[in-house]
Amino acid sequence: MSRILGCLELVNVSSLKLSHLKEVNGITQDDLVDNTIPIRSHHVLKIGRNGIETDLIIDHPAVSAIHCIFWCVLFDEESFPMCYIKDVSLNGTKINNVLLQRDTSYLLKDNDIISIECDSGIICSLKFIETITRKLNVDLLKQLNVEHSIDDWKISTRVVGNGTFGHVLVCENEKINNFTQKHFTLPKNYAVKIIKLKPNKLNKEAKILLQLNHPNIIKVYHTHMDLNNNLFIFQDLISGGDLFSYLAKTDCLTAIPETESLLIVYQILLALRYLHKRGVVHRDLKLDNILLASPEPCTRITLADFGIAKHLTSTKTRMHTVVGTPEYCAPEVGFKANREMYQTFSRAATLSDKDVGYSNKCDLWSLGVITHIMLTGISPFYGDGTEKSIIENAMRGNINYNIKHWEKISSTAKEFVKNLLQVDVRQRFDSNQAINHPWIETHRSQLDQIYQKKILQQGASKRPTTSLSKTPGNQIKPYLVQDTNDSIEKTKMNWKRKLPKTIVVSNKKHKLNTLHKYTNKQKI
Ligand SMILES: Nc1ncnc2c1ncn2[C@@H]1O[C@H](COP(=O)(O)OP(=O)(O)OP(=O)(O)O)[C@@H](O)[C@H]1O
Repeated sequence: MSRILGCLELVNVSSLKLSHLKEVNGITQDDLVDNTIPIRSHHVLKIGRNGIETDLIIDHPAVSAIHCIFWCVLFDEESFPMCYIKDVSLNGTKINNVLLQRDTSYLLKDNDIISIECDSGIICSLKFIETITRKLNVDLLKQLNVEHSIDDWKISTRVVGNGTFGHVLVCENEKINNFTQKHFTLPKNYAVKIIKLKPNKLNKEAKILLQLNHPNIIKVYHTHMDLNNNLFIFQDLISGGDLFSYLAKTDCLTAIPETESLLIVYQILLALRYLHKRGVVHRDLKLDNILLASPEPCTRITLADFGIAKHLTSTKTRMHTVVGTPEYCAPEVGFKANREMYQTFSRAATLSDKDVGYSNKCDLWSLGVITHIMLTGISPFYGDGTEKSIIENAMRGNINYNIKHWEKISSTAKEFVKNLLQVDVRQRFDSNQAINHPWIETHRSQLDQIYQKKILQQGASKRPTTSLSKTPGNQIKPYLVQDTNDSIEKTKMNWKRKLPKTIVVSNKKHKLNTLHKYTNKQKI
């Protein structure tokens, strides 16, 4: 059952414009009577002109088919509900009178005002309201004995997520915000992972992450160790939640379409190929450590949590430490371990036979498990859920591809999974072989196109220009993000609209005077 995690309150909407708001997809008339629109867990709320795809229709020509979207991520009950907005429109959306960068997620704060405007004024304006207010986690910062401010970073009390080793909190960096004023008109939020290290313990996670630079790997900006052995890893805030939450829309995991799975697998493989080439093995690949830019298909994914990653000094180096999460863990990682230790399998049992060990192919096994879950909704070796049964099932490696969950899946996808879930490591694909498998290879050009044009552009895309805006002497220019400090002022001045080409305004029997104004201006 979805929960209401945030609310949008309609403000400053004249009765005439209010009549343009229609109820669909779970938004009841009561919500509108109250002037509030709920943002629910596991649901992307869409606002726009398109009556089929949007939850809230604003029937106005200056509004894009889908204008902006909202969603909320809640990691667990101790975490803060993180509500985001993303503008995907031609004409833009403003937050507190500042234009949002297109295709970039913005973390909403209580009382933020979201507005969609046109030349003649506000079309619709909404106030964001936090419905779940957590007791500020000042206690957490006190418990950790952590400062609120480290170098240029300001750590907030909003907890994004909690792991076995660390807490992840929202933070800001004024210096980066000023420096990147060219590209961001609103302050950008970051995340900081705070890990309490044992005295004299090396900060391996930070050391590995600082060397990496890949679009599908979490970007780390700065690390810091304080006098209390707290390690701070300042990184990008990834706004779409993790893949586990994305698949767990109900009480159980649900499969996603094969094409969507393929795009996610492709991105993970690009990251793995990059890591393995540099001698880095992740060793804890699982749904929880794969983060999404937004909870939608065709989004950028990011590998996170390098807490037990290993940097190998040579390609022949093998690892001997039993680490990882049983459900995703390759059989060779633990089978030589002392049985007793293996029962309490988790992070730090050491293999007895130093000559055997395992290689970076353990990541490919984990990817096999992840792919299996995405395609079927089933975790392949789960059994009765006990560690014993998971380990025994993985050791046998038996997967029944004849069950109904595989019926609609292509044979190449099945082959791909089979090649990753090979108990015999020598038979298992490495990252290069996996990326060259026909499941990926036959779609490679489309995947690359989507990757280049859509995935990598997220957060960097400009509003598209139309032929109209290119006409010499035409006064209507596309909006461009301003590059000076007085961007807010200039933003106001450059607030220009373009009608989407598909709309034929003259055929619509709009009564609004403002619309006639558009029709005159926009002869498309
Ligand atoms: N940069 C980030 N942006 C957004 N959310 C994040 C980020 N880093 C971590 N999270 C969230 O916080 C959770 C915990 O973080 P992380 O996995 O790094 O901690 P951990 O202690 O290493 O966890 P684990 O128990 O899996 O080892 C993640 O599952 C994810 O949902």
